[in-house]
Amino acid sequence: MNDTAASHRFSPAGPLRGSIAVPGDKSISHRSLILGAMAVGETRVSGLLEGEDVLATAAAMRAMGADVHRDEDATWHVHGVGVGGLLQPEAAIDCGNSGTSARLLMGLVASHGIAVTFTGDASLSKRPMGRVIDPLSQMGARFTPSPDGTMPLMLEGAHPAVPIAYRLPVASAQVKSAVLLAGLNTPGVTSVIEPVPTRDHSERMLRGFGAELEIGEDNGARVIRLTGQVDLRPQTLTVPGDPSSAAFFMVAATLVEGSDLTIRNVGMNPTRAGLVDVLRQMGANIEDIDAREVGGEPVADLRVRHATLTGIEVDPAVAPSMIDEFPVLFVAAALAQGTTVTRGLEELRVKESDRLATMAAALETTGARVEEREDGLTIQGTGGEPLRGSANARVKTHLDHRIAMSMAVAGLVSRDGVEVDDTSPIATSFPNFMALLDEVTR
Ligand SMILES: O=C(O)C1=C[C@@H](OP(=O)(O)O)[C@@H](O)[C@H](O)C1
Ligand SMILES: C=C(OP(=O)(O)O)C(=O)O
Repeated sequence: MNDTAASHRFSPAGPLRGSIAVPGDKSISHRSLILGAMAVGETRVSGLLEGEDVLATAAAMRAMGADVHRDEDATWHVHGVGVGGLLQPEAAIDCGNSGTSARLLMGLVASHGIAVTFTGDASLSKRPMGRVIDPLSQMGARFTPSPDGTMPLMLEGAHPAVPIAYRLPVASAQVKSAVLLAGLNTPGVTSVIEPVPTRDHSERMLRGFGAELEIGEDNGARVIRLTGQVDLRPQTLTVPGDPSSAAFFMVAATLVEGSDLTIRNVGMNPTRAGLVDVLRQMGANIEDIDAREVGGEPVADLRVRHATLTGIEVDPAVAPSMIDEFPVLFVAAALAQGTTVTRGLEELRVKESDRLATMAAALETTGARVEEREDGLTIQGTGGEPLRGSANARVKTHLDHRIAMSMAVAGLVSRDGVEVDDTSPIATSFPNFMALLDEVTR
């Protein structure tokens, strides 16, 4: 561990009580800035997630010509350049830790006549970019990646780009969105065929901004067709709370005895809400209150009370709808009665860290019984007994915010606490996580 890393011991703590709101949805925040930058006129965004990942996207949009600023009321204002209007940035675009920034922005640049170098931190520089390089090269963009098809890479956009019909080889909303964003400035119809549905924020928001987008079905696959070179209209947006951030509090309140916590304004888009279903199947007590729609997305307040969980076999089909929630689900499984089996999770190996290997190692430091397989983990739960690891073991987070927050939750339900080597990545997606955790356990 380096000396600047912020290590922290998460100690066992009392019930979680009260009512909280989590920050804005990360996926929707990135897209608000990107689509705002593609519209001519002023887009206003309230509830934007002010985490490092989204701020990297904001800086990128500024570097390519949009005016992006925040006012004192935390409303963000984006004055866009219009479809086709991106300017040549003067320096490399640094995406930090954010896969979403990197892949979506590559899509956007791919159909503009500019050349952009994309860089990122040590974690992002290991993640596969071939998945966007393939379709965007078919559209005419030229890539010079690092030797393993990774970042840093240079991208020369194609102008005009060539429309394609692309069948997604991996269930990835980032790849789908990269192709659709490239399609915005491509003449004709760009299609994405999605055999396994993934989060649909790009489709919902593109429509909201006035893009010509049709969604159909072909042999059980979703087909999204976007007509390019149509002007986008600026919008006034409200970003709902991030279900992926609410997840840590849902699991913590479920596991800690005596908890009764309300999490307000949580995005409940069915392509994101898989964790709520899986926790309910395990016996969790999660009540939706006041289900409503905010900014074209379903939202609810969730009241979560302590419950005893039972291990289950998690249906691999739900994976895309809770892809970022598996690390914290593994913590829930470690406290459940009996065995939880997860499968079909190969994608977790190419996130900010290899989340199967990192979580297996992290949970083992807490004494949990975990078997790592190629496509998932099998976990024998304690039946509610606190985790009892070696008191001075330290969890390695490998620059992965979700590992740090999941193991913070594990600390609450451990005998001696859990020492996390580096909490600084939490700021990428949930800057006030530690403050909220203190507030609800006080
Ligand atoms: O499109 C998005 O906003 C995201 C898609 C998912 O990635 P993949 O597309 O790689 O599955 C998810 O893990 C990431 O946190 C955000
Ligand atoms: C995988 C994630 O994000 P990204 O791909 O944007 O780095 C995440 O937030 O869990």
